[in-house]
Amino acid sequence: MSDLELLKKEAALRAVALVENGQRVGLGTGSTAKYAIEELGRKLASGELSGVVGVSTSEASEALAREVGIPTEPLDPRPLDIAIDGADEIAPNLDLVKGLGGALVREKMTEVQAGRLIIIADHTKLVTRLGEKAPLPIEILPFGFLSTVERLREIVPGGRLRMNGAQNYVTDNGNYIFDAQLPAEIDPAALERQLKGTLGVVDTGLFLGMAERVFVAAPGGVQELVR
Ligand SMILES: O=C[C@H](O)[C@H](O)[C@H](O)COP(=O)(O)O
Repeated sequence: MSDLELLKKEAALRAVALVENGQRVGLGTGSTAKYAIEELGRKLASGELSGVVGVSTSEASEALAREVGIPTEPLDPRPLDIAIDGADEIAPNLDLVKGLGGALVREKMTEVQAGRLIIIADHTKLVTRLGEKAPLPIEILPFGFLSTVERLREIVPGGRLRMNGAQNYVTDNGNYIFDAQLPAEIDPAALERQLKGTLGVVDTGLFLGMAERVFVAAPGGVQELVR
């Protein structure tokens, strides 16, 4: 395992240390969240934790949770105590871009119900403004998707439909993703309102005002950022 992977794992361990017995936990998606799911499974198997139930944010996380022995339930209206997930960009105020792994809608639906959203990521995800390094994933309905893309291009001129080889990339929800290149000057909250008001858009990878803290895997060790 590379040094950075070891640090990502350490960041995940710090996040899982916040989980308490009997809690309902949102299980994130991606290469960093994977370490958190494995650690949660390990703690349940060893008896360090008990009574924890997971709510998965993707089919991949659900499969991993089952593999490591975490009991899971589908999302329902009850609140979650905590959710642990990765991110693609983290702004200084802990606003996030998520969804490069395609799980943005289930992640947002799950994490908005969590009392605490804990993010784990390596230091390359820190940015001074959202859109600086990564595109903004926007999940759109397959029906009339070219019309939706045209509407989106009027709002964010740069970007393209995500592909999986020669086919359109398909999310766990059966939808497509438009990866938008954000201009330098954006008001994230205004953009979110505008994008979500666009016909054919399901949701965006903007997670604004949601993260409580971030454990950042950096060469000098894991740093903790708090909103
Ligand atoms: O859709 C995917 C999620 O938002 C991931 O949490 C995000 O892409 C970060 O993934 P990773 O930890 O693999 O960089």
